[in-house]
Amino acid sequence: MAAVKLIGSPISPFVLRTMIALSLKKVEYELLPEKLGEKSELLLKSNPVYKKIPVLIHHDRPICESAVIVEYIDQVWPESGYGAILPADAYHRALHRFWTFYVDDKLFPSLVAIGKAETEEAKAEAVEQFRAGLRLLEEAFVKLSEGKAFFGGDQVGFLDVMLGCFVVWIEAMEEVLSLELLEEATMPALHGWVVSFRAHEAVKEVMPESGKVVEFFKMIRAMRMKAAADAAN
Ligand SMILES: N[C@@H](CCC(=O)N[C@@H](CS)C(=O)NCC(=O)O)C(=O)O
Repeated sequence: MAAVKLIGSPISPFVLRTMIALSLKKVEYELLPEKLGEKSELLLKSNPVYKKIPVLIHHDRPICESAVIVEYIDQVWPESGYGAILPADAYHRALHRFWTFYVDDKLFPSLVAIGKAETEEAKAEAVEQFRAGLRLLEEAFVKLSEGKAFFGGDQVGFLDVMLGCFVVWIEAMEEVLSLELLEEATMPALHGWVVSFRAHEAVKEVMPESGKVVEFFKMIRAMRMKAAADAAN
């Protein structure tokens, strides 16, 4: 029996966060996949409050919420040869946590809004809101990275993991909807960050294939459109 288990699928950006952290720390684990639209008994028992993935199970004890799980992994496996994912300095830790809160509270919902927009006008508005949200992270990146490759400086840090999990989804939406969300002209630093993040060995190991995310995004869009059409009839 593996001491570490992870309930979830890498296609979920929140699950991907925890997989990147486990990969950075070289922790072996067993992935317990959840099927789309279904919730296993184990998930319901392990995360009875939110009933969401990811859930990390360590020595039969569940830990829920991706940000909490990444911090847990960082603290439980400090001697992995990688070093700390969270910054050593309390102020920088606070900034990484602040921007993580921002990503979950503002940026992610605005990304979802693009996919859900029903008219061209609503889509254009959602796209502009998302780009404005990213521009704030462009500024944050310039300050936090201090000219280095990552939010964490020389190495992938907490905020890199928390934002980086959305990169493949942003790219998939750009492809399917034929638009540029992370504009190179207005966000050159974030553009460079994406290249460094994607090239990192621990990230490459767990990042889902772009084609799979594109297909998944097309599928959920088709399901949403069918549900809307059925409701209108
Ligand atoms: N705040 C949670 C969000 C997790 C989340 O939304 N997970 C989605 C998959 S991407 C889920 O389980 N959705 C199923 C549902 O909402 O019932 C975290 O950071 O772990």
